[in-house]
Amino acid sequence: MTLLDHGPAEDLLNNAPTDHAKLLSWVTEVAELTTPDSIHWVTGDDNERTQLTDELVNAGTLVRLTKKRDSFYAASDPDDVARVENRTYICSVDEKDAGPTNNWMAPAKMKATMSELFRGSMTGRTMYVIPFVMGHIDAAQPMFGVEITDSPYVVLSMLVMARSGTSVLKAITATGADFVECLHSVGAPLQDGETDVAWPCNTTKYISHFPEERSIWSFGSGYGGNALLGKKCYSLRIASAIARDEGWLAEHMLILKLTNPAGESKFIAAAFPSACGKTNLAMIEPTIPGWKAEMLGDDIAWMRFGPDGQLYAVNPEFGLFGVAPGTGWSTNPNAMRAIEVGGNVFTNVALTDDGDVWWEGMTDETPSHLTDWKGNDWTPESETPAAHPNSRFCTPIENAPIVAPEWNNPNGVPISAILFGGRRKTTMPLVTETLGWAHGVFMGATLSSETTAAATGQVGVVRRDPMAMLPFIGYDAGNYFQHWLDVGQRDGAKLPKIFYVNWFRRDENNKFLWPGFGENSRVLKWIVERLDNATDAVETPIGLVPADGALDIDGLDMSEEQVRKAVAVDVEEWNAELDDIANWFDYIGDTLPQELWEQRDQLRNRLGLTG
Ligand SMILES: Nc1nc2c(ncn2[C@@H]2O[C@H](COP(=O)(O)OP(=O)(O)OP(=O)(O)O)[C@@H](O)[C@H]2O)c(=O)[nH]1
Ligand SMILES: O=C([O-])CC(=O)C(=O)O
Ligand SMILES: [Mn+2]
Repeated sequence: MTLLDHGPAEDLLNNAPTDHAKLLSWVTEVAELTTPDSIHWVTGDDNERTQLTDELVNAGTLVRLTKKRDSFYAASDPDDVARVENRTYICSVDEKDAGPTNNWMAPAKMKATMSELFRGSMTGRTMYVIPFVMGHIDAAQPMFGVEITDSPYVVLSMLVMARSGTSVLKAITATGADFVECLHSVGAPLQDGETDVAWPCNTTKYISHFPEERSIWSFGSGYGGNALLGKKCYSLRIASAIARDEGWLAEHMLILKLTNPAGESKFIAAAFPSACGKTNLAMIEPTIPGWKAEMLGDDIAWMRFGPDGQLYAVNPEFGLFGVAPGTGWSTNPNAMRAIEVGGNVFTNVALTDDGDVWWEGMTDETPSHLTDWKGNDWTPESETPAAHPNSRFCTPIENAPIVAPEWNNPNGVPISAILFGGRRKTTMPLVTETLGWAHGVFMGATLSSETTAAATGQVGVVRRDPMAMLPFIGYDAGNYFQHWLDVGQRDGAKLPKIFYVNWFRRDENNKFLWPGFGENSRVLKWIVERLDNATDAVETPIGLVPADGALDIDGLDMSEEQVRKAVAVDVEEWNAELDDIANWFDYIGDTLPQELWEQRDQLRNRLGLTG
């Protein structure tokens, strides 16, 4: 029996809310392969939300919270809690184009393998069709996508994270626009009479990208970046390949607006690896008097050159998908205010007895009883955390009280400074100003960080994470570095200054050398003052760091001596770092731009080292 003989096809052909030929034929083809019971075109309206959430509550996937307006709690399968980097593939036609940092399989082979997985995978389920746009619908070049999924949890989350629904479908239909095909299934068909589980998923997982045809196939996971395909898959992996072809940058960066006491504003973008402080910095509440910070984005920035030669950044997303643990009234009060507004989906946090959520670091006081993310009773004596370390809050960006008025500007905002940073106990100073674009690209290309719970695998191991994009570069890493260098060579470019920061350096007692969070505003102040040469810096072999007294520590319980420790450059540590950088460059191989090897040589000379 083909789909044309039963319900969904009739629905599809008779009631489809579009006559977009490519969309209709793709939806038909997927429905025939995956055999869903019905097809639902996602509208994004209130009735639909009520229906979806009621259904998910009945199925046991969601718990409705009594303490937060229109908000829900979900607990995933304990084996489906983070991005699966070892199951993530860039299926370029030529293996070389995926480069050494990506898993690769030939597109035809991957499609053959995954087609067998998708065959019948939506049996017993509804197939949802979600039209969405990353970035503004009125952008000069709107970046459309359509996600097909059998997960209503994904639908609910996509409606928060991306501009989605009827208005987008109308725009795609009216203009006949092309779109990125995003195919997703949790891979858990329901046979006749079989009851569903709360979090359907499959032990076999594939997150596959086809950069030449600009499509995404994801199977087996319902979680975050594996399943909300507009986010990392489209806006970073596929978009980075588009950006290379078109001369712009698709980056893993927050965007924030900083205004000084004189009322002058600057826009800053910053790339830190997953769970290394983007959301926190994007939502910063400055501790220094007279300074104001506002957020435009917390995870992804698309930067294109404007007619004036400046790089303009937009946040392609519509919501925040933030790490819950460590987010509290003392560390990130703006995030706490945002979730109080409502419309949230929380995943893998803990549940309080009165129908609210809790996680480690939210409050100073720990509740005496909770239900942990695995559904077990939890008390402060319990040996495991109440919330999974990669538990998340998913919240509309407009909930944030500090969202900048420009955040929704289709043309974006001009970026004056780019920050790279990672989580390093040693070696990397609190802040360094790089010596120019090529040196900044070198510092970005050699960015290093200790691994976190945001991806499955070992936590706390130092790895190179270039531009915080290691798991997200959709093509060969050496070519990606060359693209960054080329951006710097563009005629008439007025480039942002590049800085490197590290909030995570520790002293000999393993204590953080810098208080972090709101106090990072002091570092931001030094950075924007450097843009106007309004504060002092001293040269070190690795770049410029704050001169004595230049970093504003007024009111901080910290001595100049401690600041010197936080910004110190230790030649021994850098000697080891240089070896590691050489290994990293060798690993990238032939496509590593010669200019970056030269940057390494120059650094070695400045350090007075040989070899
Ligand atoms: N010590 C210290 N910890 C920080 C600082 N900023 C953030 N963190 C911690 O780092 C963790 C992750 O922070 P986030 O801001 O959520 O990281 P992110 O980069 O947005 O992570 P993804 O959403 O996974 O990309 C949280 O546990 C924070 O508490 C800081 O300035 N100092
Ligand atoms: O993609 C995800 O699952 C969550 C996220 O933002 C990250 O890991 O960087
Ligand atoms: Mn984040």
